[in-house]
Amino acid sequence: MLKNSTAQSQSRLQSILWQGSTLHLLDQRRLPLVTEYVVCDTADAVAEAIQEMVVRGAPAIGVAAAFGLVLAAQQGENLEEKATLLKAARPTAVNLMWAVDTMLQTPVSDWEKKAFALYDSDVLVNKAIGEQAQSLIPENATVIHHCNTGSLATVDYGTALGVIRIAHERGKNIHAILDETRPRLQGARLSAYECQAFGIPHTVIVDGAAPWVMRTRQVDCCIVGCDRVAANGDVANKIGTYALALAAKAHNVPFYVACPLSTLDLATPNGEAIEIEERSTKEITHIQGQLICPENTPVFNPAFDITPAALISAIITETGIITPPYADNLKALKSQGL
Ligand SMILES: CSC[C@H]1O[C@H](OP(=O)(O)O)[C@H](O)[C@@H]1O
Repeated sequence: MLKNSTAQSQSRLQSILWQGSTLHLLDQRRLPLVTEYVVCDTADAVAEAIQEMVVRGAPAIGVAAAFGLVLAAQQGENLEEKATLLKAARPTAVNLMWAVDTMLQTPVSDWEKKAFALYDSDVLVNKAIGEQAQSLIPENATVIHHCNTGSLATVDYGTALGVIRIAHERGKNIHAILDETRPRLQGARLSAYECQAFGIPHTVIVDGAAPWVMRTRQVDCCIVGCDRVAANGDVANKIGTYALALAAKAHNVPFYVACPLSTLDLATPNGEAIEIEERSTKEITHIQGQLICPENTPVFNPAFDITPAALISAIITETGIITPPYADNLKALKSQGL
């Protein structure tokens, strides 16, 4: 189902490549040391690639799933069944469900065009998020970032890392402090890879160092991505985000969340109602296949956590900056049809 390919994209950071009857996904499990694409030729293969984190990042998995449905339609498969399979690949990022539902609301004959529309709009949305955020990023800013939210987590540009990239492109002399983000190390492996590619000054730290950095150095803000925003402003994001937000609060450092409107899930009342994905114990007990714990060590591996709205200074979307009280302001957004 999943075949490897060394197909080169126009940009070495292109996470998703549609080839008409196959979907090529940059294997993010192997970056930065190996650049290799996994070729998916069925919806099942795309679902497997999402679950295995070949492709990851809320917007990226949504777009990948959309093309997975195109494969299902091309092959005359049961579309409802494959939509359910794709949605179930990972439970926390609402963009996955949103993208699949958007496809299901589109005539099947237009599915390939719709998948491309989602692909293209993601880039425009991310650039708009980056623009909206610039008023919050000062010159010579030092910013702490968690996980990976850049071109690899989206179709291109990214959300929180896109804000940092645009600040850099604007000559703001921004410095990104990148949480390595155990256990999958998206920060150390992927965000560092992106910052090097774009020439963004950066420093990788272990997750536990972020509070000490805020205590001992000038940190202008923290900016993170997001997998789901509940109606009251609670945010699901990569595990470790809650701890970072607590430390930011303790040190009076602004804590920003960057996400597209498609990540706002007003049908979910609060963070407690968001399903938190739990992943395999091997992600913690092994590093690159090497056992690092005693055999049979008990492990708890939530892939996300919930940051309460009270710890969030602002939520930056492509249409503007949302500030507290989030419940009222998110409801107002919805009433505007956004
Ligand atoms: C731009 S959303 C990226 C979002 O997704 C990451 O999770 P994962 O690497 O498990 O897909 C993380 O929560 C990021 O903030």
